[in-house]
Amino acid sequence: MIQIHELSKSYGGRKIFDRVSCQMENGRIYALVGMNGIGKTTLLQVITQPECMDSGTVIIDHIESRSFQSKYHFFYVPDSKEMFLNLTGREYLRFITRLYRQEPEKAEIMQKGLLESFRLEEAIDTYIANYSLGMKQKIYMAAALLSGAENLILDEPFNGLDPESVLTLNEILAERRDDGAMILFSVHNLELALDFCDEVMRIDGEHNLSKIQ
Ligand SMILES: Nc1ncnc2c1ncn2[C@@H]1O[C@H](COP(=O)(O)OP(=O)(O)OP(=O)(O)O)[C@@H](O)[C@H]1O
Repeated sequence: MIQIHELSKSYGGRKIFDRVSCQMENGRIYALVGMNGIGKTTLLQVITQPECMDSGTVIIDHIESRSFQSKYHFFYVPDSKEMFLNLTGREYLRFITRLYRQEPEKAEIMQKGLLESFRLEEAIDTYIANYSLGMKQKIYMAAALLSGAENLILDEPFNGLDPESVLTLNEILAERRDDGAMILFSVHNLELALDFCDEVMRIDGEHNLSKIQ
């Protein structure tokens, strides 16, 4: 669960958010939509990186986001899909499961299933630097799921995925939702958002955040 209270953010005197509040519950998938440049990425950054906000409070599973302990309660896949390029897929996933203190045997079983679903088995011992955009998306999604974090915050997770992989990711995220996770993702394709998520949150021209579905 994520609660946002009175969040404000400006860049160089230009307001992106002015005292925005909202709450995102466990067991729900939220799509974040809005025009290019309106503030979707900024909102996800501010939720996950408290130093980015000007004022306000973000509470993650009842823990203030400025507290180190809150870091274990979410997994953030940012806009940039150029992370951990010097690790192989397998090394990266091992790193994440250890960082998030997941039980190794359980993680191994889950990893096997995810690699199969995402068709990443052959690439798993290759450096992430050599992955295509879609493969990078999938390895970061696999990491998000393996982390066991209850709040998944995903910036444009469907970018670069082929139609079959979009369906696979939809199914896997829906399973995590049904297991009790909160999933928040930004998306440009409103149709995709409406089809698959439980609630659509829109940032409008006045930079207000409202639920439209
Ligand atoms: N580091 C920064 N410094 C100054 N302005 C920034 C910075 N990052 C973002 N902005 C501005 O803040 C606004 C919101 O940007 P943001 O990337 O959050 O939009 P977005 O809704 O995610 O856009 P898109 O749909 O194109 O991905 C934009 O006008 C952008 O130019």
